[in-house]
Amino acid sequence: MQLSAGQTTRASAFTGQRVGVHAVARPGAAKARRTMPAVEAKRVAVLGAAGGIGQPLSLLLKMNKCVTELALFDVAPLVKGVAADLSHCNTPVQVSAHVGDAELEACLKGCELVVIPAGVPRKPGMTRDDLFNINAGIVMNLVTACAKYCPNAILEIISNPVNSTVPIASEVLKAAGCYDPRKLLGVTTLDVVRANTFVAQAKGLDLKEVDVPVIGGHAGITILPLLSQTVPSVTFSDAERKALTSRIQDAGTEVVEAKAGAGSATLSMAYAAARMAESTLLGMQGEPNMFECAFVQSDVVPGSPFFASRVQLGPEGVAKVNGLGQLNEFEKAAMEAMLPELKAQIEKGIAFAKNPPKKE
Ligand SMILES: NC(=O)c1ccc[n+]([C@@H]2O[C@H](COP(=O)([O-])OP(=O)(O)OC[C@H]3O[C@@H](n4cnc5c(N)ncnc54)[C@H](O)[C@@H]3O)[C@@H](O)[C@H]2O)c1
Ligand SMILES: O=C(O)C[C@H](O)C(=O)O
Repeated sequence: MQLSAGQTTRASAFTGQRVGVHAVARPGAAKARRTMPAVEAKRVAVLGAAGGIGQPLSLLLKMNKCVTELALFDVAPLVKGVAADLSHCNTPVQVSAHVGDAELEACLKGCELVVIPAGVPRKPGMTRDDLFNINAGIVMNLVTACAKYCPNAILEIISNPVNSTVPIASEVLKAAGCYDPRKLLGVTTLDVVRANTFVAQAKGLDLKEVDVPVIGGHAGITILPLLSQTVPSVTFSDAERKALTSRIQDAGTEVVEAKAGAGSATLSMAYAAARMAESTLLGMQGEPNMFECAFVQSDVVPGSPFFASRVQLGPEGVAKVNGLGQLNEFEKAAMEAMLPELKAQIEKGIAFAKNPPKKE
């Protein structure tokens, strides 16, 4: 693969997929990776662990060498069975199960990373925003518990609508006095995973070598793949660019329709979240070249307090939010078109958190 100046790369420990590109050139990087720092104790929680994403994600985390303890939480008692099942895998990660709000403290105490896929998924005909009424309250409740029991943990939010649930989480953490923008990330890795797959297929490239940054948010036109910045460098006709962009934006709906009422993407999402968690954990361990796209507090785009772009992951979470680089005319127009929608979804989340509906 051709890397331009200033780029390096590393392969995921369990998938072989290239992660963490566009890093600063680092002579001897490959050697440094083979002598990575010894694994530190890392307790990771999955909230919503009995669900379609939660189960395969928990399996992938049980296989992750950066994890020492895996705390599984759900409102569904099935989580006990999931933990019992996983505990038979002969990897060293210690698994525990926690059911219902009364066990949130036991789950979250000591956690350094909390991944949240709790909530309802879409059915055909729904938008992600249609999930707001149920999932906003679920995320608010869980993040309130994180603020109380693991205020220094990094939180990675999968629950939709991500464009609103991440702002909700930020307001909850602010109200609790423990908001650190470096430690709150909306997981948009699936958009990158899809973009990489579709571009590799369309262009006959090696899947492991392709990296397409995806910016904006995680819903419809707010998902914007920067095809012009694809690594390795490739050219697209106008028709190819339009078709690929639409397919990446609508890929979630493609899965929702194929599952015909039985849920949305779970396996590819678990894969994407496991990649995000691995990059985060390696960044926490001091691995310097960990880069992922994520929906984070950002001043990259004026007027949008949260925005997905490539971030560098470090010991405290987000070490640096990268700029967008050079956009072509198609991408500039798509950016302009998405912004009103993205800002409205962010504001909706903030308004909900500032004035939540009264509990009956
Ligand atoms: N960010 C992304 O790219 C992305 C991708 C796919 C799905 N999603 C979203 O992830 C969420 C979960 O999807 P899924 O397919 O796993 O759904 P699912 O229904 O299969 O699983 C959700 C789990 O959450 C649990 N749950 C519900 N309320 C809870 C609470 N208060 N505390 C803890 N657990 C709770 C349920 O019991 C269930 O086990 C959905 O909102 C979906 O839209 C996001
Ligand atoms: O499409 C959905 O509702 C789930 C998720 O956001 C996805 O992109 O697959």
